[in-house]
Amino acid sequence: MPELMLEAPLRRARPKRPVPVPARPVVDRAFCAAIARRTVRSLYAELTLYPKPGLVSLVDNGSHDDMTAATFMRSLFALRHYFRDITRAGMEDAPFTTLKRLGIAAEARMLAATGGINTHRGAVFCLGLLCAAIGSCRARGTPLTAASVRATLLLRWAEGLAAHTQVTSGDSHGLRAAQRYAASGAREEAALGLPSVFEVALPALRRTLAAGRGTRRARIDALFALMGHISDTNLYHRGGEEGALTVQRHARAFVDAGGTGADGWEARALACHHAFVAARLSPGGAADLLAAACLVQDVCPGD
Ligand SMILES: CC(C)(COP(=O)(O)OP(=O)(O)OC[C@H]1O[C@@H](n2cnc3c(N)ncnc32)[C@H](O[C@H]2O[C@H](COP(=O)(O)OP(=O)(O)OP(=O)(O)O)[C@@H](O)[C@H]2O)[C@@H]1O)[C@@H](O)C(=O)NCCC(=O)NCCS
Ligand SMILES: Nc1ncnc2[nH]cnc12
Repeated sequence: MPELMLEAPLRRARPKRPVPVPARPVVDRAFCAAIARRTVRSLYAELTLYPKPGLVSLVDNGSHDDMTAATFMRSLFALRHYFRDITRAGMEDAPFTTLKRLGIAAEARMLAATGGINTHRGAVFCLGLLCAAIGSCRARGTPLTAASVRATLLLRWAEGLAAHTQVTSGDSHGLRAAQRYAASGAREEAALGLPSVFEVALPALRRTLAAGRGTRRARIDALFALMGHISDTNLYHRGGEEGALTVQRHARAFVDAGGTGADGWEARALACHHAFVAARLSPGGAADLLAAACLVQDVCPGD
């Protein structure tokens, strides 16, 4: 795919007389489409990464018996317009209620495409928010850096995101994990401006890239850093507190041993995969946040 000039200035016809300031920011459709492509590409990068403990990849279905890589591909295809539309909503300075409405409609399309299987609910939420923040930066002429994307997310939608953490009605796995184990999950992660993406996964990704170990190992290191750090409600749902602690212990041991910089890393990652599959554990929240970090790295590679 040819690289898009993300920083290319907007082209405007030279006005013959003073033009009134537009009431709404100018929407750059090509930019929205490019961000949507990059978002889908980040999710595809997560899907194809291997070994990825307990998770679905092109090699096997990990801890899942109800979904395969093909289920994820159908989901990705169904979500491509959503990422374009939510980038555009961010450019148009839309309120949180609009982002939420787009997210709920996208979830419905995902479920229709997968026959009711939740492949990307966390991704619809987290990567959707990132797309909106990227769109908002672009509309305001703010340079696209990881820091500016995070700051925009917090400045623009903090109130709505905070209110979203107060929702207690409903019967999602995440809400049940929050009530039973005080697990924080996707809502709190977003309300804090995705700290696991910007402070954990992205630095891990960049450290491995800077050490010259390449993209695949960088993504593996970022995934293990996330698994060792986050409160993943999918793990609480499947394995209770013991399951969540097991994943953290394995992930931290991998990181402490030097991650992909240490000899034998691949065998250790594979052993971890087999242990999670045996226990039916699947760190789906970490997988979504890895894709989010890949998106930020792709859109803001230089800061
Ligand atoms: C805010 C919502 C995302 C709802 O969140 P809630 O916490 O109420 O619950 P869930 O329905 O459980 O969905 C949360 C998904 O978020 C992922 N996740 C988990 N922990 C974290 C974390 N710490 N940080 C970030 N993200 C996290 C996780 O997604 C992955 O796991 C999925 C599989 O989950 P699940 O269905 O529970 O499990 P299975 O093992 O498949 O179950 P069974 O086989 O037993 O049936 C996988 O798909 C990954 O995506 C959680 O699933 C949200 O729903 C919401 O408000 N949506 C509407 C608004 C919106 O999207 N707006 C967009 C912009 S504002
Ligand atoms: N590759 C994957 N396997 C299982 N659950 C996931 N959620 C997001 N990506 C996933």
